Amino acid sequence: MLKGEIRVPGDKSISHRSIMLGSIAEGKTEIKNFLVSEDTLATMECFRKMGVHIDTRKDNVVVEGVGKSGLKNPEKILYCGNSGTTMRLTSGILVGQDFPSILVGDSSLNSRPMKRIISPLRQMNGNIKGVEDEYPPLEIYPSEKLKGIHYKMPIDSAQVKSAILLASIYAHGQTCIEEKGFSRDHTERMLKCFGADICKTDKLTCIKDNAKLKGQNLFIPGDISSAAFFIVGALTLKGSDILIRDVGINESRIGILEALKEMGGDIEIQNKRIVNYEPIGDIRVRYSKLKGININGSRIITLIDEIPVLAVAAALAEGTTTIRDAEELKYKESNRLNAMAVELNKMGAKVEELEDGLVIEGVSFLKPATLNSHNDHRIAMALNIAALNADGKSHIQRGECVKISFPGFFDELYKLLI
Ligand SMILES: O=C(O)C1=C[C@@H](OP(=O)(O)O)[C@@H](O)[C@H](O)C1
Ligand SMILES: C=C(OP(=O)(O)O)C(=O)O
Repeated sequence: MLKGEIRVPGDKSISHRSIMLGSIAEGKTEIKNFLVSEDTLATMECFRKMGVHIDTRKDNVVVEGVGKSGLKNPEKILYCGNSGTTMRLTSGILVGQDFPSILVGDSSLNSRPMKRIISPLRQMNGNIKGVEDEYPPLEIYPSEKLKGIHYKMPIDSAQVKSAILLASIYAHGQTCIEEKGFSRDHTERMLKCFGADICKTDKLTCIKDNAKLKGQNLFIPGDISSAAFFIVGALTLKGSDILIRDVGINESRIGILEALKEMGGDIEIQNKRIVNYEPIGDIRVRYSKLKGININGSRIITLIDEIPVLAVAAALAEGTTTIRDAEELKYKESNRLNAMAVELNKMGAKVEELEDGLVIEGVSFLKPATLNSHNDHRIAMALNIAALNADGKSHIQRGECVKISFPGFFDELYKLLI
């Protein structure tokens, strides 16, 4: 069972954005509880290569902002590692620069789709190319002045929305983005915090051109996507009772809590407050008997990264859980629909893979197995929670990839395990 109190490291999405906005703001940005992980360090290195001085002491980071025209030609290729957020969001900033740049990723990132940012950035006059107009490396060249656009998002994606918002800082004229769903809005909140004139009404976000950004003191809330592994662990392991302190509970991210509550999960949010326009709270979770539910439509984007661990909860729930409209999971660090179906079935679960989701029939127990993380951090952590629920020792191959988003995952898990 899991018992006790922990904190999870800072939110990955917000940590990336704090380096990006801190770099192009005027003056110093001091960041507390920054997520030190491979993905966020990739963002930090990219901005260091563009001449930004960034000082780190554990999870305290100080960024000496160079102002929006102060970035320098990196001369070398910008390496984004495994991080889609680094590549897509940084491209939004790079299309506004007067120097050329090339962004490349690891083998996983180099096979992820980029047309989704190339198209809108080109509409803004950005000079950006990819292999077959789709894959990295991305080449970005100086262009004539960027222009603001009104963009109707064809898919729900915070990375695409954020790339456009960051480019808008360099554009002439207002930019408006119309979304179908409610993708995470950390870029909007942080832009507001740094002084941009940005407003949101329901599904429409508009930002005035020529945003002037001023360095800030930031506290990064704990990452709800990291907390989700312990939440599902506590719900499924008999006798568990845990408290996770200082977690980000932004409305666009709490789909996982709502889904697990609907499944019968005993989850309580305490001590709610707002820091830097971001809501934070403590999450209390107790072991619960779960039942299957249907999840689809606009709910998917609010729990997009939590679907692997949600599949673990569903595999142990009573009845059937059907997840649809989640095709985007095929284009993450691995094909997450396929990875979870294949790996959970090795443990005796009953998971059917669909084109856009999973059908999971709950079983009363999972059996130990040799499992593969598919070199995907979310799959590795989800399978660890599944393995704790099995009677016997499982082996998870390539489990070290947790360092992409949560290097201390095993330490925190052992703190809670009794
Ligand atoms: O904007 C972000 O920080 C993120 C947005 C999501 O991706 P999409 O925009 O592709 O949905 C999410 O899966 C990713 O982990 C982080
Ligand atoms: C999809 C993820 O990140 P990214 O797109 O930044 O690689 C993730 O962390 O689950």
